[in-house]
Amino acid sequence: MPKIVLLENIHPSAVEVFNAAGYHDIVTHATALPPDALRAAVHDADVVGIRSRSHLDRSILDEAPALGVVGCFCIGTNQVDLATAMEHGVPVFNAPFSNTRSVAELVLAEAILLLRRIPEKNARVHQGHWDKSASGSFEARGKTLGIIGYGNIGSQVGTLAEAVGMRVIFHDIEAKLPLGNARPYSDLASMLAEADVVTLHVPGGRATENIINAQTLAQMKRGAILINASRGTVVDIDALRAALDAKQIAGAALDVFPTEPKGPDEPLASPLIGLNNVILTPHIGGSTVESQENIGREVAEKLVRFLQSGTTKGAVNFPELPYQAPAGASRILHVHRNEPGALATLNSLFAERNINIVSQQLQTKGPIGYVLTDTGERVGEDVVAALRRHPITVRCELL
Ligand SMILES: NC(=O)c1ccc[n+]([C@@H]2O[C@H](COP(=O)([O-])OP(=O)(O)OC[C@H]3O[C@@H](n4cnc5c(N)ncnc54)[C@H](O)[C@@H]3O)[C@@H](O)[C@H]2O)c1
Ligand SMILES: O=C(O)[C@H](O)COP(=O)(O)O
Repeated sequence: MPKIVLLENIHPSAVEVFNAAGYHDIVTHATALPPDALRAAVHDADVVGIRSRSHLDRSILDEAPALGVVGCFCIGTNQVDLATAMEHGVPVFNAPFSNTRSVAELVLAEAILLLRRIPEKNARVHQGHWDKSASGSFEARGKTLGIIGYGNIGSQVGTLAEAVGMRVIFHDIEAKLPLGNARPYSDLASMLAEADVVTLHVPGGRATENIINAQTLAQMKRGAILINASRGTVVDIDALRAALDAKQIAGAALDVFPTEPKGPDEPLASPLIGLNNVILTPHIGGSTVESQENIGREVAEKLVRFLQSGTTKGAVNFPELPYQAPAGASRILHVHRNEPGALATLNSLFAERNINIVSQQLQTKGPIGYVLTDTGERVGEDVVAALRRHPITVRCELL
């Protein structure tokens, strides 16, 4: 029975899915763990479930010999060293769209609140003022929303924004089907120059670091609004503070930060603290009851499917093999180095032991190949042990 370790308060729907599939050796943690405690928690786990705050880097993955699969119970997977996980034969799954709608609704709400200067007005009323001025307050209708990253969330934000009468333009590094009346801009600067509200929906990582910086902030319309609910690394916060001080940017909403507090009692350190035209939220774009319950179920189902059948459909770092019902007496999962002759080597190992193959699927990706083999006869652990010893083998499991 695999040992399953779930961190970061993953919704109980995940445990329900595991239990229903017969898996009961489950350890849950209500929070993310500091690096040493995380290392210890992951060390003897077969399955690990995390959200965005647990960093599974090389040093942790290298010390987790039993680890067979990782589930990110969120969209982002940049917190996992995906290349190292692949080298170790560990597929990583996520929930690519279970919290998409939650983020999109929050972003549209923030766009409207900032266009109306609600954060400032709210603060003023709390401070004893009753300022009914309409100055600087605008309807969303007829304003232009500029979306950077028109993937699942970006396109959903665009659809919602059109429903309240906004004009939608977007910039993406890939060609995307525009939904509704949205218009693509291949040139980011041209898009920034036209948008009243700019919202970011790109992945994290080096390629998107500081997309919003002093130069791109200067390319935005004077008095525009900036929203970031993607990853903290995509906005240069010092440059944003300077643009807010200079009134180049009229307001901002940030849900993610370059460095986020490690726990609920640690305050956010940011030059944006205290500005009443800036909405700061604690990375809760995807935190709704609906999305967390859906994510718990969706990712746990993917992990159970992998444990029971070896299918890697939807894995973000691994050769993808679709589900196929077992066709023989045993199923062997074999991850090997992607070298010429690897499949022939594997099959000759079966032939030497007089094991008949009734079905086989192979897929490769970068440095590894992944084969699911269904055999006519029941295969013993001795065969798996022999396969594990072979130099082409990265990982081998018997189902
Ligand atoms: N705040 C939250 O709680 C929360 C919740 C969910 C997702 N997210 C984050 O939102 C982001 C987007 O999620 P998604 O599901 O829409 O992802 P997605 O993969 O569907 O879309 C990302 C889009 O960004 C585009 N892109 C990549 N690099 C780009 C660049 N340099 N310039 C322009 N476009 C670029 C891609 O082509 C793709 O279309 C991710 O970083 C995810 O981690 C945050
Ligand atoms: O990648 C995501 O889905 C978001 O960043 C949400 O992450 P969380 O589940 O850790 O809040």
